[in-house]
Amino acid sequence: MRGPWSSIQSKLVFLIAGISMVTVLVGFSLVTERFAQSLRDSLENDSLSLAQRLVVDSAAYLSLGMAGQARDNLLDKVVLNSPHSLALFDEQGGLFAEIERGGGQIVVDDYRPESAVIWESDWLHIYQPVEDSLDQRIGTLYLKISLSQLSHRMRAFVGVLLVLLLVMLALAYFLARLMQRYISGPILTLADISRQVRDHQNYSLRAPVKSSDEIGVLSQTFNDMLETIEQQQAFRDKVEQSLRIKEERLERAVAELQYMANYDSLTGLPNRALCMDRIELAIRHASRTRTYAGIIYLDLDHFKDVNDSLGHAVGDELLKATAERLSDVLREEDTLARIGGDEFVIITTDFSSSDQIIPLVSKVVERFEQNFTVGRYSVQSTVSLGVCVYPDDGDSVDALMKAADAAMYKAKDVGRNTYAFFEAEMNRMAVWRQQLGSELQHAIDRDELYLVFQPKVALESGQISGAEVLLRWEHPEFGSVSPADFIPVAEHTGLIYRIGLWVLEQACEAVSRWRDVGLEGVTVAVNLSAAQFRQADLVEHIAAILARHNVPPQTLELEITESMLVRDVDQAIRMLKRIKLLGLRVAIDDFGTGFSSLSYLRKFPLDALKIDRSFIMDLGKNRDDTAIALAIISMASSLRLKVVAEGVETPAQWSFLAGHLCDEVQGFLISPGLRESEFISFYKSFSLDEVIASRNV
Ligand SMILES: Nc1nc2c(ncn2[C@@H]2O[C@H](COP(=O)(O)O[C@H]3[C@@H](O)[C@H](n4cnc5c(=O)[nH]c(N)nc54)O[C@@H]3COP(=O)(O)O)[C@@H](O)[C@H]2O)c(=O)[nH]1
Repeated sequence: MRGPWSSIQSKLVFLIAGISMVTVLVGFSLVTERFAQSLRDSLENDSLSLAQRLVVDSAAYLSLGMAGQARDNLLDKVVLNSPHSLALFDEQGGLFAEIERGGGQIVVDDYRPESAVIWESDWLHIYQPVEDSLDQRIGTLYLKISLSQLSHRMRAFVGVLLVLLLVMLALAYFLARLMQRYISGPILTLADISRQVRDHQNYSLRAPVKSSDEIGVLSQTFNDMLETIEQQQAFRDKVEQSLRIKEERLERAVAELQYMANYDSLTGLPNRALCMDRIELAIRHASRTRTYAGIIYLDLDHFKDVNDSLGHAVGDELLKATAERLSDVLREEDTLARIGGDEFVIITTDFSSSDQIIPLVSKVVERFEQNFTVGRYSVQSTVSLGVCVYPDDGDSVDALMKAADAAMYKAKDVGRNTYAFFEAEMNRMAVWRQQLGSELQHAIDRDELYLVFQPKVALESGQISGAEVLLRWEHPEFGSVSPADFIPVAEHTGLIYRIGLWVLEQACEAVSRWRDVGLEGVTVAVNLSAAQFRQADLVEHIAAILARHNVPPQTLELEITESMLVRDVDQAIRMLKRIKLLGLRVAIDDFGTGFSSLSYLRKFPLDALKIDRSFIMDLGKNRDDTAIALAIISMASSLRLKVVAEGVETPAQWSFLAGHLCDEVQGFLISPGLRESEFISFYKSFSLDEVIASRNV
């Protein structure tokens, strides 16, 4: 609350005016007092000297008793500029003569014998004894003077003084205002600016500096302070701004991380982690409501082929379209998650019996029978579904996921594009794969792996031209484990890199030993898995192995599949060029089962095509297989590639291939894979005619 005294301006005005008024009042009182005193003194002095003069003159009248003459000649002639009355008392105090001129009435009681000057509020009384020539008191002169004249003059004087006082006060006020403007003006400006700074936090304001006095110094200091605050504020703003940006970035990163931790970036569906949470919730819900929950594990059939042949971009689009198609089929309360490459999980709840899930899974299978349109491609992509039910098939997330996974494998086994419900037996296969994975880790160190060599025979010469290296695993407990079982597990666990290099090392070691026993020029073909083919330092590793065992590069052939080539054509060409630069040979294994076209094949630096066993099996019996085998031979010839038929088991197949200019054959007709020592003996004693003849028997 601002009162009249709250501003310096009013304080200054009141102070200056107040001081001026007090000073003037004191001064005026003193002057008035002084003036009154001087009037009184003057009156008293005049009256006394008059009285003294009259006393001398009146002695004769009193002595002679001439009262009338005393009044007329003496008293009546007295001149005094104040109204007065005069009297002469005789020796006994009797009134001898008197005259009244505005001085009031004189009575006998006024008599006093001695000399006296008496001041009353309205009167001045003067008594002077009258003496004769012998200094004997013969009477008393009495002067009674009215003070009205004096009062009148005093009032006039005070009136003038009051006017003067008012003028001086006005002057003082005016001066105060002037001084205030001069002194307090800059202070008020300073106060006003500081108020604006406080109210609006505007530190760019500055007070005007108009003088070098204390106020000027104060204004300058105030400005310096504002400057410092402004700089600090700017610095703080900058720091806050950068903090805000960092905070926002952090928040975004946290949100992104949270999203990434729970959602699949491609489809926007819950990922594996969130899927596990949702299954946990579904279990709790089903247990609380005594209902069934279904976990459906879904995998796209042949997705890898689509990815490999049409590229990752098409593969990604197919996955997104799959997510959309599945979402259309599901209820709002169901969960659809993508838990891996082409693997999805559906969590569905509130069933009163497990078979109520069948309509849903049938619908999903049906919906995937329609082709997808992805860009300019029409892609056929069916699904295999594994279904398990809580609480029948497991009571934990882990158990249910394993059960659904096992059921999905079953659906794949029975021909894909279908669904399978979990059966207890399925767990066995899942457990088996798990066991293989953990046992395989120690297989090399425990010396459980070894190689066999399956001979390849050149049809023209009838000689063994080389051998395909096949890996074998003899497990102390499981016995002989097929590479068809453990190679996928090795690929899945990443062990394939170590195992693959071990195979190459062993194969080259064998070739270098063969040289010593006279097997010159026999090539070895080693199977490469897709992961190995993508391994950046594969060529360096092979070069080191060849050098270590002093094996000529052209002795080593690498077998790769078509799908490895079409997955990323440019990368495949780069890798093949590096392999060829090293001097190795390259063959395409299982040729005819993939998606290669003649135009594709022309791009790759290859040496041989191996016709897949499935086309050889019914050669000469099945028209399609025969046509494909012949087409491959013809294509290989036009591309100047060597053609090898694998899985040749009968002399009829042999004769057919020999008659159609196939270059080499490989199969049980000649020999299965042989241990190294057996292979050396087989090679040394090999006679094509004898072998064919023995098979004909
Ligand atoms: N990446 C690697 N893969 C390897 C390696 N060793 C083997 N494999 C692959 O495992 C799959 C199964 O191999 P396997 O059980 O060894 O079977 C091979 C032959 O035994 C079999 N074969 C050969 N001739 C015949 C025949 O006349 N009839 C018949 N039924 N089977 C026969 O074929 C398999 C060789 O196939 P392929 O490689 O396609 O030429 C198999 O895919 C192997 O590639 C390895 O070290 N690394």
